Amino acid sequence: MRFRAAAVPGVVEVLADRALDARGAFLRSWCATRFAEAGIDFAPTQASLSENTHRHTLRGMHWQAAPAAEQKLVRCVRGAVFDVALDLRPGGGLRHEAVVLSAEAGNALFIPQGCAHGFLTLTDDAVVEYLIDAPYTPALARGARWDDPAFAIPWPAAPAVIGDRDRDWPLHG
Ligand SMILES: Cc1cn([C@H]2C[C@H](O)[C@@H](COP(=O)(O)OP(=O)(O)O[C@H]3O[C@@H](C)C(=O)[C@@H](O)[C@H]3O)O2)c(=O)[nH]c1=O
Repeated sequence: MRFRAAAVPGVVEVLADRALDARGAFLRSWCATRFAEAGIDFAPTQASLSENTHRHTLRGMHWQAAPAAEQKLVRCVRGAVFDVALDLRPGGGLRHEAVVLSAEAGNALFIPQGCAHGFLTLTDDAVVEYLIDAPYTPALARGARWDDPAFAIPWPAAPAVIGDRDRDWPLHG
């Protein structure tokens, strides 16, 4: 397990070290000790799976407001996704970090509080796993438009599948 600090403060790509043998591979997907050593204060309390049937399905951009603001570790366990953390913190400049997460690479993205998160699937049947440190609180769910020009996120394709809520979030500001 290795860590790559992104340009957006607090956003970290977690890189896998796979142990390969004749049976397949083994990799550590989460480690309290290694995260603490890397200076990441994260104690997940929930794990969730997001199953996506079609390539170019878009979910995002989402966050939860205080007091249910969350941190999450996002991993693609089947297929691949274009994953985005967007800095909505004061002074954050609406900068983003975009990373292709794939089951093949075994990488993951850590999203701190104050950042919105979203992804576009790059394959059919992509499955995304989250580790999250705050309870799901629908009343505090917030969102922003994936294609807001103020964010200038370089999505690799337009969404073929998107929920009504995500299509209709207001533009920022
Ligand atoms: C997020 C979530 C949803 N649900 C339920 C509510 C609803 O019936 C169904 C689908 O919920 P949503 O439409 O909110 O799912 P989705 O749009 O996939 O929401 C997720 O999007 C990505 C981008 C994130 O970053 C996640 O934190 C989360 O916000 O699942 C839970 O029970 N627990 C949860 O933690």
